[in-house]
Amino acid sequence: MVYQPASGARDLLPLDVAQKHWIEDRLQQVFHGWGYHRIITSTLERMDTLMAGEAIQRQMVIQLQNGQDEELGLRPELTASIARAVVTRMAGVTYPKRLYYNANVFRRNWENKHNRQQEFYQAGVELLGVGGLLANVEVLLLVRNCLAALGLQDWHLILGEAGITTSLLDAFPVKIQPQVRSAIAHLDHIAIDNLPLSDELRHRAIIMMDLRGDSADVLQKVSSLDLNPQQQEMVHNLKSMVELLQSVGGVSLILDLSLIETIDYYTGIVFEIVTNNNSQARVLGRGGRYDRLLGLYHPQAEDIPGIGFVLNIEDLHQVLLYNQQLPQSTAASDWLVVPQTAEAQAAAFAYAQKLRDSTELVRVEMDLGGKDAATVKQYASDRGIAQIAWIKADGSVICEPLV
Ligand SMILES: N[C@@H](Cc1c[nH]c[nH+]1)C(=O)O
Repeated sequence: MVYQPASGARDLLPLDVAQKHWIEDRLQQVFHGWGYHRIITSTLERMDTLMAGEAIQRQMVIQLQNGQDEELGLRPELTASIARAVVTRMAGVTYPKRLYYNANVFRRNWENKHNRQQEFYQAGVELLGVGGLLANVEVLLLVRNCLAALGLQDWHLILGEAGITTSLLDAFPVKIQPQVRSAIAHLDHIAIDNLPLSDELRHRAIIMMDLRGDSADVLQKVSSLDLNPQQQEMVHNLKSMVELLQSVGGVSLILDLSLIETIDYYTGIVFEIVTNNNSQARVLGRGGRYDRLLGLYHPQAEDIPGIGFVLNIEDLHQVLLYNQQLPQSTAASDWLVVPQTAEAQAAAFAYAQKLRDSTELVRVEMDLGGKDAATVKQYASDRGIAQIAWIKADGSVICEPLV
């Protein structure tokens, strides 16, 4: 028998956990500061919930057998579960609803890369029940605050608009739309050259790949395409949002109307939070607007708008490790309580408890016997313990500070 974690699974040891908490606590304070409340949904969901129509590919989900005929899976993300919970479990909610989460997700390693991670931690928010400019800007400013709370400066936002991108793709023949979409998403010029397209459509595809960069330039380029009134309105709304965001400041923006996310429930803005860590671009999180997702779960199929984002805790962890910001050790105990004889044991437990009952957190360890006084002291100083309380047989206490 080999006692190893399953392939792609990971154990977090106490120092990893302390560092993860450092990140999560800071994010949680920001979420609270903006009036968001935590929601916890089930790790296990029915497959049809997880797949959110066709938005999430089946191959992304780790599926489970449960004896009954229900198809179940481990959540690969939380937005779909939250959409389900809100419309089915929170009857009569008043909107806007501001929710956050901090949870593990699982993604199947379908490319079969050896030992590729399959369990991840995410912290994120969903702002439900409001569409429009202010909600979008709130969520993007919340991203900015989260990164500031973690002390991260070197990051930028790649901002797309799924509504505009999808609508521009509508000009292409339905049969080859998926290939055009994928070629644009991967900036694959060769694929575009090889698709059966008219010169005009080929030109359009090439312009679409080029809709990335400084926001004013991109907005100008997209406006030069032959847009219908609805597209013009979407471009106008995007421009207003970019302007508001820029006048508030603090978010460095790259507009990218070729940005297409793998998860396909987005209907409005989409974005990725990217950092240049060690000259390597790393996506720290992503999100966007999904105005037709809640309707999938709603008993009367009522559409309720939503927008949110997620931050990948592992990626934040890696970047912060590099910046030397995280705690470098687990917390040492404040006290070691040592019964000096068998008769002193009850008094030692009582004294340790008295120390712990303080209003502030006091970390108190019991010495569990079997060591002489010199070894006890060595142990305490090796672990950075501040004080030893020696308990005598008559219950009296001698305190010895070590530092
Ligand atoms: N759930 C998405 C991120 C997101 C949150 N809200 C909107 N989008 C993901 O895991 O990629």
